[in-house]
Amino acid sequence: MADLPKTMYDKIWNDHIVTTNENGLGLIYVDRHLVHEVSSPQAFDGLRAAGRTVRRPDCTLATVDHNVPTAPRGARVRDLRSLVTDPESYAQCVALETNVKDFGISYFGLQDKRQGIVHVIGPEQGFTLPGITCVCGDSHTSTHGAFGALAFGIGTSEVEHVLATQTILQKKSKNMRINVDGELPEGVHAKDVILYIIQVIGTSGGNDCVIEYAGSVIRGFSMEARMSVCNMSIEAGARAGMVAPDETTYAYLKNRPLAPKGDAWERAEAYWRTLKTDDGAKFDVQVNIAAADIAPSVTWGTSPQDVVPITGTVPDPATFTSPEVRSAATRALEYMGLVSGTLMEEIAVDNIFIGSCTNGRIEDLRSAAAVVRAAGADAKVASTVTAMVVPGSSAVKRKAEEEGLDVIFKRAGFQWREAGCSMCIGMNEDSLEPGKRCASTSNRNFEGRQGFNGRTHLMSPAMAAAAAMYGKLTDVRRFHYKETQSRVDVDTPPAADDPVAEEESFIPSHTIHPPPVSADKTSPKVFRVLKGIAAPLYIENCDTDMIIPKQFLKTITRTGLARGLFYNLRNGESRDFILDRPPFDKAAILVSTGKNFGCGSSREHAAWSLEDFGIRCVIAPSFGEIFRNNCLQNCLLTVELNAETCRVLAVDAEAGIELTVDLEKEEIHRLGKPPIPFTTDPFRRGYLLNGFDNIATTLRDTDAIAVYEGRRAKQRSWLESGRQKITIKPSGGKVDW
Ligand SMILES: CC(C)[C@H](C(=O)O)[C@@H](O)C(=O)O
Ligand code: SF4
Repeated sequence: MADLPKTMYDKIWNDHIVTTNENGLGLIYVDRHLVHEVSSPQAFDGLRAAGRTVRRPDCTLATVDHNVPTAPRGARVRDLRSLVTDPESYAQCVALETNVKDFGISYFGLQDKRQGIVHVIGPEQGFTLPGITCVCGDSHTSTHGAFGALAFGIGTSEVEHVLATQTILQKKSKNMRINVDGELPEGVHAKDVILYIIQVIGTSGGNDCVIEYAGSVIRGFSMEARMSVCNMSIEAGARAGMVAPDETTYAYLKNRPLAPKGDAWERAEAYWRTLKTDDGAKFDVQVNIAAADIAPSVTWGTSPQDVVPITGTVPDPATFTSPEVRSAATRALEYMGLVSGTLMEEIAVDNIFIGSCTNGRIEDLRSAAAVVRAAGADAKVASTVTAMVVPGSSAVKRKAEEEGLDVIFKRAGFQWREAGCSMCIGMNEDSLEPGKRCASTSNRNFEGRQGFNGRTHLMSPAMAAAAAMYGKLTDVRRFHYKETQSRVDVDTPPAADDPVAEEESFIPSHTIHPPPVSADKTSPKVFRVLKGIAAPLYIENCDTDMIIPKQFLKTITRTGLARGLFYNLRNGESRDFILDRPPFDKAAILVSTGKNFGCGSSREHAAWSLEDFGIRCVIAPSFGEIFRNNCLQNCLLTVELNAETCRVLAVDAEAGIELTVDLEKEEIHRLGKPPIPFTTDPFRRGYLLNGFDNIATTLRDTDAIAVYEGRRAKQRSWLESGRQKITIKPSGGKVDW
């Protein structure tokens, strides 16, 4: 039978299948694995405990980004201790330095001129390529899909699985295409496009889908703009986002340090040109967006879908149809300290943050600088704001300084910082003070995201620069600015010397080996029948920052995280959070009436904190996909029921009625009431009922993995870097920022 037309996602998926298990899940080979300090300590520790090694160090690249301070570093840094003063951040950074040394992983550390946010350095160095599968213990791995790659975030247990086997077990997602066509109006940038898309389809609109972005607008975008769009696919609930590779992609990648060279490039490009979706290929979902409908936008609430044009006003919750959305909007306005009907341009801001893996690249800084320049050579940021520009990588910082962008920012009163995640997550010294309002180019505006009780408005770099000059949310069209389109020739990467040649780095002043994994991690747990108190939760889109905020992610173990569970809600003014009230302080089950439970980041800490509290089952209308996988990895059962049934169960729970969740019969029992049936996909059900070490199970397929690697080495040899890892030289060498 003639081959059916395929989507780009179908093609990359098919090219990476090692085996398919009895439940139809694919064991997918991982071409590129990016690692950072937050989601990896426990994974490496798990390898150590099991006496395992990293299967493909040459396909693995680590950097440090979440914990690093971004204050100007000026004089040389002798060692981590002199730079990272927070003890937990220091321990996490040292754990990574120890792990890359022990397991032979290439590493862009703080002394390396290529250090930066993991999703900025991968593309910048040519580590990210079209046609690859790319994973990282980070939800914004979707960024790399901009190159026509299948790139997605995973949890720490899956990081361990990939390190040990170079594969990951995946259920194939549906195909979704979003076409954006027409001419973008003045002042509209890639960030406005993705915010508009999220507003249209909602934060769960992409659930169970991989999105291909297409249409004339996407085709006309630079690689940086495509990365901004793909980056926030996770905020639309999608598994991944992709843009078909084209001349723009090839021009961006050519001569990047880790990109293939010479005839390897020729062969690679020939393959890449076959990836685009076939005419007639079937998409399960199609969305058509008219560019003319998009305006320079900002968010007003605490979800990335809460978007309005800058010319709009703060919405009235009463105008929303669904009761859940009405209550979420009311909660959001209260948190944000906003009044319905207020003009967005009347809202004063305290902080400006330009940076993050969404908008911290050279093109983003050029865009912001163009607005600042248009304000006039003597113009200064408003006296009421603190404004910071944080390059996404050290290479971006150097490129911006070569172009004099730092001079424009500093002259106007912006702080010019070093590379890191910075105030996007506030897991370092750059966090937003309680009650302060920030115009931010990052990707999440969840409650407490940038700092406890901080208030975040998402927007493009140009809009953030405009807000800086006026001291309030501002329509960037008030500035007549001309952006210099990012030209590939000026955006060349750092010196094209072999990036994995012996690189100055430094050995931590002392090596911290995380405490050995507690024994129970090695003996897999099972889930069969659970009887216990259920706690009701009435929160829409309960995100992972709400489940466990950033300060608890600094741990290098998996235990003791109940103290961080719903921390902000349990330490706010109200202090009567459901889990602090008997009998719910002994809850074993959580019943959420809100959909998309666990949306947001890939922090497995969310599952660890629930488990540490004693919760072994969460019932909700729907779940964030990475969160659902993280629960499975920790033997927590997630049960999806329709919203009405969840509401009924919440009322029962409110009355303190115990529930019995029987996975064997797939029924929920309540005293004196008919059982409620549920379904769990057969793989998850088997996994939970029998409990098995998924790495040990996969390692039974080692032969199949080796056969796949042999085929891959022949068919896509450009992916075989063939390099062993760098040898990290003792510290004390020349430091080149
Ligand atoms: C720390 C990491 C697990 C997390 C993520 O997965 O996204 C972080 O990058 C974030 O943005 O919240
Ligand atoms: S979203 Fe923020 S915290 Fe997460 S990787 Fe990107 S810059 Fe870092």
